[in-house]
Amino acid sequence: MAAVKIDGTAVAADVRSAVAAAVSTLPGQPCLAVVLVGEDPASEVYVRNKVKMTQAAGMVSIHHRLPADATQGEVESLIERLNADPDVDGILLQLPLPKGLDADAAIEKIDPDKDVDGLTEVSAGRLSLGKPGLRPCTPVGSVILAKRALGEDLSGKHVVVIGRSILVGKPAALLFLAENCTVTIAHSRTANLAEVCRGADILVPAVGRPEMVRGDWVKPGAAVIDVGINRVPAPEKGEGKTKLVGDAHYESCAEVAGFITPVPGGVGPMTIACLLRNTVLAACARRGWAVPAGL
Ligand SMILES: Nc1nc(=O)c2c([nH]1)NC[C@@H]1CN(c3ccc(C(=O)N[C@@H](CCC(=O)O)C(=O)O)cc3)C=[N+]21
Repeated sequence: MAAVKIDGTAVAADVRSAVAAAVSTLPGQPCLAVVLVGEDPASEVYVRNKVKMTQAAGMVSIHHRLPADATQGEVESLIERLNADPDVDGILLQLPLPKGLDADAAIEKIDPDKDVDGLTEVSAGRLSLGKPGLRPCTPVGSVILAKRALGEDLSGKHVVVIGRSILVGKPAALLFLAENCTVTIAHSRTANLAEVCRGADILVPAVGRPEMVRGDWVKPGAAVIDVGINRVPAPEKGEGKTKLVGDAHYESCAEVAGFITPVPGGVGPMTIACLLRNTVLAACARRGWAVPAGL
């Protein structure tokens, strides 16, 4: 029995059209400010995509660039300017920052009500306390994909998140907990990792180790939501070529799982879709607009 593939590209497109439909009913246009420091080519592509998709959803996108040799003070004063700008609803500081800059300190300058990445201490505290706030995009995308696989009600499901990173593992665990799941956070020191994983109804590898999770770690019928995006050599495609793989070994996991997300085309595309959704949620909360149905 082969697993059903959960098509993250298609689900992300659904989320973006829901965002666009929601935006069209609002009394004004939400605005996302993207800050890119330096000239990392991967970041350039990523930021260009974000700007394009923000505009396609009917929102305003403003793009600020600072040179790679910008100082910490310059980055932080730009963020403060965007905090003070009443027209800006969301601020995204593209990571990583060039060497020498303190990303954590810069993130802390972002007004938590404009923190569409959900990365500030206040956002993390709100999530942890179960208070309203902006949630990190990749974990939200993972929950949405799990619901596409298993249905809206995830209560009582055993979720095993592999990885305890600030960006993904920890917030993903808290979001599944908020869905009334039973959550285990496994990590590099977990004893009997394969056995722990075999207990999962929803397995969420988020460690950045290419193809670490094998089919015999998966409970038959489980949903594998693969958060890892790893670029690895692909000599079969030619010398020097690379390809993207997840943290799960797709073929062997797909033989056992009930549902599985591919890489690429799984959780990755959901991240940007959820960023757009967060921009709308931030705009509604800041401006006192009702959140449109369907978000
Ligand atoms: N402040 C901030 N927030 C972020 O969310 C953030 C960031 N900085 N810096 C960079 C990372 C990376 N990231 C990705 C999002 C989508 C894909 C994605 O859609 N990937 C495609 C594959 C793309 C390809 O082919 O290279 C996929 O998985 O199908 C990948 C990576 C968000 N990041």
